[in-house]
Amino acid sequence: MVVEHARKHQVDTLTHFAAKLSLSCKGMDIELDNRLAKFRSALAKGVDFELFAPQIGEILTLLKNQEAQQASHQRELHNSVLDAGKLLQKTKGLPDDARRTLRHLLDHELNNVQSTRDFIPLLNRLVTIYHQALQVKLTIPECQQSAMQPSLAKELLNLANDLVFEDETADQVKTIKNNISETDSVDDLLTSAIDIIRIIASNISKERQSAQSFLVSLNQTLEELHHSIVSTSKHSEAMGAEFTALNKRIEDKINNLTAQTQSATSISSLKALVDYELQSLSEDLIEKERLEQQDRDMLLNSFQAINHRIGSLESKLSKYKKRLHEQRFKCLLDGLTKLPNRAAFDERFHHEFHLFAVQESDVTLVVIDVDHFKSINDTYGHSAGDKTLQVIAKTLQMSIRKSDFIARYGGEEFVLLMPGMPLEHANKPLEKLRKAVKGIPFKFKDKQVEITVSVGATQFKKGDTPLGAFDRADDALYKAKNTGRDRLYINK
Ligand SMILES: Nc1nc2c(ncn2[C@@H]2O[C@H](COP(=O)(O)OP(=O)(O)OP(=O)(O)O)[C@@H](O)[C@H]2O)c(=O)[nH]1
Repeated sequence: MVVEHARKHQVDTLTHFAAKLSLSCKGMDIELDNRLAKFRSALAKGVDFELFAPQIGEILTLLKNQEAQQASHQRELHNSVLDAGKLLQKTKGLPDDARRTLRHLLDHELNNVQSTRDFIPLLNRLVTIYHQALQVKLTIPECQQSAMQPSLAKELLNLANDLVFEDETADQVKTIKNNISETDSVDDLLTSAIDIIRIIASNISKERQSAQSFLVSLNQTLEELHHSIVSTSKHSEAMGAEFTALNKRIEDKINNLTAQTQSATSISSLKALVDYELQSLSEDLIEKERLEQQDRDMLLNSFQAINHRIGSLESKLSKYKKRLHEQRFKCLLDGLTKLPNRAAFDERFHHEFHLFAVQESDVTLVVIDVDHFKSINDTYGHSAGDKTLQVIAKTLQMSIRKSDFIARYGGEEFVLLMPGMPLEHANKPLEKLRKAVKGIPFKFKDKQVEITVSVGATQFKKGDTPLGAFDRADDALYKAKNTGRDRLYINK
């Protein structure tokens, strides 16, 4: 009984073990899976060994085949890892470290692989190296792109800000500006640039058409004037001939009357003669009067027509002049903030510089830049960013003296010229200006937001070039930014 008991225990343990072992082959082959499942259920039921002995034979054959298949799979896997590695070795720009690891992996570690499982860490490293290679491949063109993107976007935005159009064109420019600030792809920037060029080109052509139409009407008026003068002078010539003939006729009649009167023999015949001749003379005089009136009317009409034409031409001309003036004015005005723009600043800057060269008076030059402006755009959107710039511009404008000149230099940067302001006195008004911006109660999405500016100042110095002076102010701004922002830095 004891032996029987021990044997049963061994059989049970082995049965359990066999069942568990059979599970480790699961998933290799469907046929094998089915057979092993039957085998396990027979074991569980305690079926007689004789009954499932043939099953074991078949399973063994299947397992043998499986072994051969596994070996061939492993060879295939080995070869494909080797091929993939070799291909990766050829990738240009692969980091040195990765290349070294890859060589070691292919030359040594791959040969030590004994089972499919051993491939897993190997494949893992291969994938990491592949990823590094891919990064390098992608970042070569893209790193140039991403490095270029912000400055390109800034340039384009500045350009778009300088475009001042009306109505639907203004809306188009607004959409383009939104696109520029919302994208981080160079392709999108290129599309926006092309859109801007298209808008400028179409406006140039519109402007040309309007100039052409003005020239056409000027030409027409001149032609009409010429025509009118020619026809008036022709008419006057014709009239002159008629007048001469009429005068001659009147003179002849008076001479005839004189002669006839002298040769008259009786009062009654004289009376009849005088009556007849006076009648005829009075008809001629009426005719003369009519001709003169006709002449006057003709001249009057002609002058009225010319006057009218010149009047309409004059009004067209003054409209055109106004538009040209506005265009020039607009060209010097920043569309968003309505402050003078960079072109206006350049003009004024050079003028002040010229005055300084002559008079050597004190001129303080200031550069003001909004702090972390990008994050305002990123957090609250481009429209909120635009509105912020408008409010800041207004505050800056209100914080300066009448004699100062402030302009939007581009993006979130403003420049201020303070003629007659020595640098040693500039501290107070500039601090006031900085605090005025800081004190603006901005509110975005119901959140109170404080926005600050960094300010760099310098003054014109003897021997300066305009660029030198500007660089000094820019350096001061750089220092204000690098020492914590929200501050004024004065560069003497
Ligand atoms: N909304 C709006 N954003 C603009 C305009 N012009 C330039 N910008 C944005 O202003 C941001 C300026 O960012 P950065 O030059 O990186 O400077 P910043 O974020 O202000 O940071 P610091 O100057 O270093 O404090 C960019 O995101 C531009 O896209 C504009 O007209 N409207």
